[in-house]
Amino acid sequence: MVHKQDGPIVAAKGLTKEFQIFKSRPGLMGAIRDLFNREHMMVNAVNHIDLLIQPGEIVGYIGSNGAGKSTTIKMLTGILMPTSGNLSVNGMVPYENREAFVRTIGVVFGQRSQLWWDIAVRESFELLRKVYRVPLERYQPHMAHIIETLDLEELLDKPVRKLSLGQRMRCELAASLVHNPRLLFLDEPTIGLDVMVKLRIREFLKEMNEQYGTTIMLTTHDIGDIEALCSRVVMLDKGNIIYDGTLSELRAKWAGERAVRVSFADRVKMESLHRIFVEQPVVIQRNHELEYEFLLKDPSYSLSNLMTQLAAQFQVRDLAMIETSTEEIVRHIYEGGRA
Ligand SMILES: Nc1ncnc2c1ncn2[C@@H]1O[C@H](COP(=O)(O)OP(=O)(O)OP(=O)(O)O)[C@@H](O)[C@H]1O
Repeated sequence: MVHKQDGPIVAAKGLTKEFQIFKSRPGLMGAIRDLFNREHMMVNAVNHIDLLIQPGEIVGYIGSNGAGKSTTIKMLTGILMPTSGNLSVNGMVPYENREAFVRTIGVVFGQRSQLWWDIAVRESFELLRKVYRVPLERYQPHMAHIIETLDLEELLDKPVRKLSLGQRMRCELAASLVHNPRLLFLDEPTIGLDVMVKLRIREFLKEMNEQYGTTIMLTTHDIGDIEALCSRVVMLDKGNIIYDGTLSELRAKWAGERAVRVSFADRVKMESLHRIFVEQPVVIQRNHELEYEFLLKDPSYSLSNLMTQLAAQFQVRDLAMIETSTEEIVRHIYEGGRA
């Protein structure tokens, strides 16, 4: 069954979550004073974010530790109530109409399990079928397909506690799809898994998306997940969205800064290079006295400008453009808090 919905799957406007954090005063006296009157401060874990997700999108929700990703997902899944802002998910307010709402979403939180530890995987699926009130005639072909694609047949009669992490994650994914939800939230779905299981899970998610039109929002620290799956990346920093667009646009923006590695025939001092480039948009880094890296920060300053200036004073032996990996780009952005 292909999911159909007009209008956005997720519509958040000015979505905000504030937490009150209690401060501890130092020393014994401080602890005693805290008993009677604790000082507190407010933290904006998610700060007025606007987010529209359309049916069928696969969105990577990324950001460094503490950026506010889990808090957003908790609001979108109805676990947390926003402090302010408007929120509609699958046409409902997530924290209001819980029972009807959870039937339209699937959730996989890396650390938390929705399977019953001591019973066989098959029984867990069956229990979930009952919880979600999925008719048998719809459940059977749907689950058979999922079991085959995720290669779960051999695991079905084992209790969950006997499964390896990779096996359990595959079962968690299957469990989140028992009711074939139109929206799937995944929090770090491939963390700690070996390469083969990662690839299988990515393939599976793509297939669900293509076959049923399942909309997927995933948080991940694994850029491989984003490269393989996400048509769109939303990046969060200190509760604010700092980038919303495609991964290739992000790469292109960053590629505006080009880096080149230059080897010289003779020793070159950093001061001499600084003197040449004192007025140019070039950042210089020394690898050793025969090799330097130059980061060209302004597109109007070309590589041939750089070479002309260098060759006028030094004998250049070799030069190579430095490729920037997506991972490096994202790390830079995390560190700098900008995109
Ligand atoms: N229940 C809470 N009470 C107080 N502060 C909280 C609570 N939950 C989260 N925070 C704070 O809100 C901010 C955002 O946390 P959140 O867990 O959403 O980040 P995250 O992006 O999911 O991080 P990670 O990648 O580490 O999971 C952090 O500063 C965190 O300390």
